[in-house]
Amino acid sequence: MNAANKKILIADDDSSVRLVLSQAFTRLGYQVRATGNATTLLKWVSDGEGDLVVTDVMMPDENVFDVLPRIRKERPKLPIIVMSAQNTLLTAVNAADAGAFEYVSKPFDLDDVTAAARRALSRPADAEASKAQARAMRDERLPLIGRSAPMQEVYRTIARLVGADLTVLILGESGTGKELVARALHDLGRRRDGKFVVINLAAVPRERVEAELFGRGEGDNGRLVEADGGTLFLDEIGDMPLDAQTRLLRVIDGTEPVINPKTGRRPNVRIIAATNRDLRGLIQQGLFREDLFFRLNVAPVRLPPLRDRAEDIPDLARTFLLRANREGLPAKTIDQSALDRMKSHSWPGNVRELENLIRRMCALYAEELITARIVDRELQDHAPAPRADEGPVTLAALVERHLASHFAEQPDGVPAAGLYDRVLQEVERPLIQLTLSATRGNQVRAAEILGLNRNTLRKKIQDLGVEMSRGRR
Ligand SMILES: Nc1ncnc2c1ncn2[C@@H]1O[C@H](COP(=O)(O)OP(=O)(O)OP(=O)(O)O)[C@@H](O)[C@H]1O
Repeated sequence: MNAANKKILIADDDSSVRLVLSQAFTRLGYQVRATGNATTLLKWVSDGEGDLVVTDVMMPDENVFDVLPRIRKERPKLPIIVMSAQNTLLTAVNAADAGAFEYVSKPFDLDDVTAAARRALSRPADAEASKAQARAMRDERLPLIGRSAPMQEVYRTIARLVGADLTVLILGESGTGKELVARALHDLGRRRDGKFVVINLAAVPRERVEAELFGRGEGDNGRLVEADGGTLFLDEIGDMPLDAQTRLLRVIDGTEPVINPKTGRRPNVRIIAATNRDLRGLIQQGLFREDLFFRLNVAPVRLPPLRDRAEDIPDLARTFLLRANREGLPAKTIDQSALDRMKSHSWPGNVRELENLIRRMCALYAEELITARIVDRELQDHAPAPRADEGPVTLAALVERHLASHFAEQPDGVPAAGLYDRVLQEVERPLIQLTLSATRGNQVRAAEILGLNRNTLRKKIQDLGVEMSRGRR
């Protein structure tokens, strides 16, 4: 190949990077032009200059991910190499989805960059091929699937939060990937070498939440201390009992000192919380502390329900088919009619429901090709009685899920004696509490609504230690 008539445009706000790259490319016989800002780069591109762009992500005037689509539009065949100091999957994803030719992490090996440039310049300018390559790269590396606009927004938010180490609140319906996002934030962030500790507050019996989080003493330090140096993921934070909320707030504020006995210091923990419940509604009912909400809601990430990103269904379905096959289920393909049928489903259990559907279809049907007929039959069969693992749709499903994990949590699979009363109390307490909140503490009215005798209600309030939310609204 004759390098001499090829020109490389370099954009990086770091002058030493510009210098190193310019020298390297010049030595290889290319012509070079370098700039420190995105505006100049865009101008050169629209003037028709250059055969390849090598650019940094962060520029003083613009983020390159906002610029790439414009370059693509004006010069769809111009290859682009994106370099980024944030060596993260998400940068790669963004680069891939913005149509970048290739991605190089910083600090880079000069040979890698020049090899990438050589490949980019020698390949026939075929946008489709480069897109397919970018897609393959992304699929291989990223835990989160979906290229729809709502998911792009999620990736941008995650990319902004990865370096920040802030408290994050992840909001989204059940099965939308909240735990996956929490893990990605941890794995890509500064604490990736620390622990990622999960506590699901819907699965821990209410009376055990505080002990679980803050320890029982005598060598049992609790999850907060366990997460020292890492991330504590508080899943289903909306289910946290009020006492534990108060304590968590005091710990976050530093008014309650917590010491990691191993270091003798306060544990340094990043909190990521998630919920599928409407926290503002819970605040209004007096079931969630507003001050805790503000402490957690520093950086919210909202995950879209699957029905709002139906265009991601084919990618997700294909990935789950491959995964099912890797797990030993028969290999299958899915036809367009089946995908169309799936796109029109409302997916109350979101991605988890889709994943389970695919697994069921792989396991139950002899046909190699999955068609709309099969999808239809499966969706209908499962519509009236949603499975417990497809999200909390009915109270029975929720209780079943909770109990199953309670049993599973026991070292020998057998809970302590007195289970029946404990479980009934757990149902009674929120039932009475919510009814009292709805009647603003009016016990006469609450007894009527519940269909209980007034004295019975009063006794239950005492026995269960129901917190009166009067005055809180
Ligand atoms: N964007 C996605 N790409 C790939 N898999 C996903 C995605 N979102 C969710 N999943 C898969 O769906 C399942 C549910 O995800 P996850 O447990 O993260 O959801 P969740 O929102 O935390 O659910 P819940 O509120 O019920 O705890 C997991 O198996 C996860 O791997």
